[in-house]
Amino acid sequence: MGYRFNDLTAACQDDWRAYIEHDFVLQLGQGLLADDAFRHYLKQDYLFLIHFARAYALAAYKSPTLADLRQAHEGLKAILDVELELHVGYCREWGIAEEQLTDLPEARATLAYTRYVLDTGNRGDLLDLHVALAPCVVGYGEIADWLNAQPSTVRGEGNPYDAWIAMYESDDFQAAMRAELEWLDARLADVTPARFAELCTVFRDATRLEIDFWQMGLDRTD
Ligand SMILES: Cc1ncc(C[n+]2csc(CCO)c2C)c(N)n1
Repeated sequence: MGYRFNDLTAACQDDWRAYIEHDFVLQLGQGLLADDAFRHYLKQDYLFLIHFARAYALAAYKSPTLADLRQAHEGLKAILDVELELHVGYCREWGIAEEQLTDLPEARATLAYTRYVLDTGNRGDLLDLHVALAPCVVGYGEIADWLNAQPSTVRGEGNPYDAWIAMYESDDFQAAMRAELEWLDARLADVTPARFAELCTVFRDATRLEIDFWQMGLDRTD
């Protein structure tokens, strides 16, 4: 007992590293990622964010306390008012119009990941749902840190993906990540070994689905 978030990543180190250090991420850091791979990723990520917003709405429904309810409400508002607005603007800069986004067919990797998160939240409790969301919320912050630690990463005007890295290293984003880590550490402190094993399965599954999401971008699969 007395688990922490780091115990989840430690329990699936290979999958976690494969996600953080994926070729999509490495090439993005080097500025060498094919731009149509990035566009494919950006378009599918629009759909991902919509379902992610639904997952926060589910978190509100699953909230046992007023504090949890407020936190879920803040998360939902942040996605609708900030993340999605930023994302649509970012897509526009990459030549993707908003109409193209609304008519988009959903790729299998997007379907699998987002519906897995929603199903986990439906079947389980608020902790299951947060653990299913954690590879997304915590992982992208760790990816920004990992990229900055790689000698091959190019920052500034020499890298067309610099703004993407900047978004996930920003103070606002890193603060949201720390808040999520604190919430998870507080909840994981009280779980039994059997419950921790269940949560590891959820965390590993969601991490593997993040890997598939990067791969979908690289392969432009639908
Ligand atoms: C496939 C995929 N996984 C993670 C993120 C990152 N992300 C999405 S919403 C959010 C913050 C929630 O408050 C973060 C970090 C993404 N964009 N796409």
